[in-house]
Amino acid sequence: MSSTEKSYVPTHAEFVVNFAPGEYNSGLCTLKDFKAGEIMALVTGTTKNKKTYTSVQYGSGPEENFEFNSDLSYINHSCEPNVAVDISSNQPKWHLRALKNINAGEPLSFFYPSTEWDMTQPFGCTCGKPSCLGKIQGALHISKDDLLACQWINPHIMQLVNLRDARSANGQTQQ
Ligand SMILES: C[S@@+](CC[C@H](N)C(=O)[O-])C[C@H]1O[C@@H](n2cnc3c(N)ncnc32)[C@H](O)[C@@H]1O
Repeated sequence: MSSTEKSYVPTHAEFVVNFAPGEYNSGLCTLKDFKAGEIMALVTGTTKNKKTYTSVQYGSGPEENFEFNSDLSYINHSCEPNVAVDISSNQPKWHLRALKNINAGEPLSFFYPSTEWDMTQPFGCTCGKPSCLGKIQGALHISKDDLLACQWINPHIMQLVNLRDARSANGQTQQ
């Protein structure tokens, strides 16, 4: 990511990046309260990109990825997230939605496999939640039951899950 703590200019008045020493230890926090179900921000200013550790997959094709180009890139993953990245509608309606009541000062998190099928940079999750899945590498590696237990999974991911499971039931290997 291009921003450093010294040169940091927030992109969203409601959010702030909490910079932490070390690689990938920073995250985004909210400066205001949100109620469950509330739209927290529209996702604007994105650009299409190849798959990277900051990109978000918006369709079933592996080349369908965008970059937030904003502080939203600092939202970490949690296995019990407080935010949905909802890209189920057309682009102008892409948004972040509160999955629960969120208080000012809380870190924001979304469930990365809700957008990502097969991640370019898997990692060992440190969310520490009871339902933590451990290694996070995309929905390809998660059972349909585990995904259905999540509060929000985007339709392109459920489409790929159904295809994977149908192929596997027919004895075909995953591409
Ligand atoms: C899009 S970046 C998020 C911001 C990142 N934490 C930073 O400081 O630049 C995604 C990367 O953050 C780290 N990350 C995000 N959520 C994590 C989690 N729950 N546990 C461990 N690492 C996480 C991983 O290294 C992941 O590849």
